[in-house]
Amino acid sequence: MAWWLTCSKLYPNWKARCKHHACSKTKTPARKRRGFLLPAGCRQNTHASIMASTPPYSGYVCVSLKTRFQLLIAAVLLITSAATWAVFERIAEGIVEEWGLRIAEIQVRYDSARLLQPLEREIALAMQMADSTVLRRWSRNPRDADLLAAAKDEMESFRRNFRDQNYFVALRESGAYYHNNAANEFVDEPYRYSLDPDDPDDAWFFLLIEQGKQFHININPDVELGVTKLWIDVLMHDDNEITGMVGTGLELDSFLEEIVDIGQPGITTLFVDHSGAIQLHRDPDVIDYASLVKPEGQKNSIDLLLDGGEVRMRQMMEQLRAEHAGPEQVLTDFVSMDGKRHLAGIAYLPAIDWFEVTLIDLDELMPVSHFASVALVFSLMLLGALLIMHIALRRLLLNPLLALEQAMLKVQAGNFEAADELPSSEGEIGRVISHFRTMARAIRDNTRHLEAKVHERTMALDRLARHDDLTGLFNRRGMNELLHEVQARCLRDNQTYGLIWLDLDNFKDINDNHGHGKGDLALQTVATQLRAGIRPYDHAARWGGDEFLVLLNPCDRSTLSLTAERLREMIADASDQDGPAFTVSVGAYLAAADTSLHDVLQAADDALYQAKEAGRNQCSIVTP
Ligand SMILES: Nc1nc2c(ncn2[C@@H]2O[C@H](COP(=O)(O)OP(=O)(O)OP(=O)(O)O)[C@@H](O)[C@H]2O)c(=O)[nH]1
Repeated sequence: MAWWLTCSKLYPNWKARCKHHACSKTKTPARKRRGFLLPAGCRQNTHASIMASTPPYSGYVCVSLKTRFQLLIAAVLLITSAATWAVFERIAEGIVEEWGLRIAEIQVRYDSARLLQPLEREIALAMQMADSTVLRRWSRNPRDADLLAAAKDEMESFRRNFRDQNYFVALRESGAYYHNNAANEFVDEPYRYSLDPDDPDDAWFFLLIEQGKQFHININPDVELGVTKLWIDVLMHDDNEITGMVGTGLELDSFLEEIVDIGQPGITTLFVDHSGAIQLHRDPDVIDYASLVKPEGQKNSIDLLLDGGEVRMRQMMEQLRAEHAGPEQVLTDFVSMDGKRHLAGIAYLPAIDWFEVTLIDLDELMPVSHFASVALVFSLMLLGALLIMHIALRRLLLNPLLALEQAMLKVQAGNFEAADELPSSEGEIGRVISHFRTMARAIRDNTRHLEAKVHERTMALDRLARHDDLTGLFNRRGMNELLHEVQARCLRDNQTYGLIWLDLDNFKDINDNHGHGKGDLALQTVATQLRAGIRPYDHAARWGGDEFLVLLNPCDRSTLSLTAERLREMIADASDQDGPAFTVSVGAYLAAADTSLHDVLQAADDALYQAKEAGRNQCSIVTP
């Protein structure tokens, strides 16, 4: 439509000029020359003739086949590139996600193992300590000096074996809290203070005893000692009665550094307890310290880290606990953190009742842009393929078509040789060119034949127009032209010319008495005698009816009178031979070149009149 509007705008009268075919119906502009398309069924020559006579076509702006191919290829390139990029992005995302799932599973298992390895050893050691006979007996009689001394040795023995070389022992009955650290500061006096049931900072101890859990791990600041550690708490029993609690503390910073803060951008590792409270995280500020004694709702839980997918995270935690899954079983799903999509992997660590959570930012770990070089190579290959296609199209189709069109225009202008100059081509285009050559030759031969015929006919018509049908002599028109030519020549050469006017005497009587046929015969006899009686370069004509003119050039008085007399005699003699006898009266005039033809004819006619008046069958010669 836009095409039609453009063409119509530029050439509003186009429809009126090209109304012999379906163009106006289809609203498709015909192509006059390069860049214009002829609608199907539109005859080229008709268009060509119409368009050749319509100069406005030269300003007609239409899109050539070549340009349209280029636009088509550009469009194909754009669409294909966009589609390729979309598909590529989807595939790349799929690869990254699939790869991310594997990474998440591996990372979760790896982090779980790294945490459990040191912890399990410490827990086992703490359990051994809680099971120590020496300590259990002492816990019953804490004031017994011998038992205390043995207990001190036992505690020191365990302290040296703990990773961070510290221990604590808290007795239930007295609340006495014993501790020595890696610096061995309190070896002689391990009693540090007494736990107070009314002090919130000591609530953990009384709560754990109340819950009766065999062991517990939590991150807890020790206000009295001024340290924050990952504490392993194990209940001490004697005769099925809880007598106290033993354990050790692991230095949090080094623990976070070794286990949690793996220094890999895009990967966040954290551990949460069974309630979802964050226990280990590279950012100490988000750790939920002393989770044990905090009521639900006040904890720094994993929900606070996420801004999408919290429910799913809880579901996975419940599922793992319900299935009593081990650390090797990993669940994964997508959640949102800091407004970005993260892949979450989670495993349950039943040994410590914690969960290991790994959050992977796939965009940071493996951006899809890493695949851009692949897309670039693909796009370049696509571009190359389209370029090759374009070059092939130009070579195989557009260039031969262009050459064919130019040859058509030349043939249309009459240069038939242009068809033979067309370069050879193969396939369909080659066959079209071959047919066009044959057609051009046929048109050329036909045109030449027609031109010869026309020339022949023109000559015949020309002869008919200037000659008398009955006698074969020039007619009045022919003689008039000769008179003008001779007069002009005589004027140029300063010569005179002679004009003889002959008229049959009483010709009417011949017709009336002997028939019209005899009359015609008499006219032909006169013509024959005139042809025979003049010089080769003189002219004779039937002026009309029974009147004849003879034009003599060059001519003088003598030639004029001799010729006039000779002709009169020849005609008179010839009339006796076949048919009725007849004579002619002759008026002759020697004309000067500058006398008008009208006056010359009038003078010759006057001379003829005199001959008639003088009794007919005579010559009257007039000279100026
Ligand atoms: N057979 C024949 N007769 C013609 C032709 N053209 C004219 N005529 C006749 O020629 C005659 C001419 O007569 P006029 O010139 O008037 O007179 P005329 O009988 O010749 O007498 P004068 O000229 O006075 O001697 C007419 O009767 C015409 O019909 C023709 O082509 N064939």
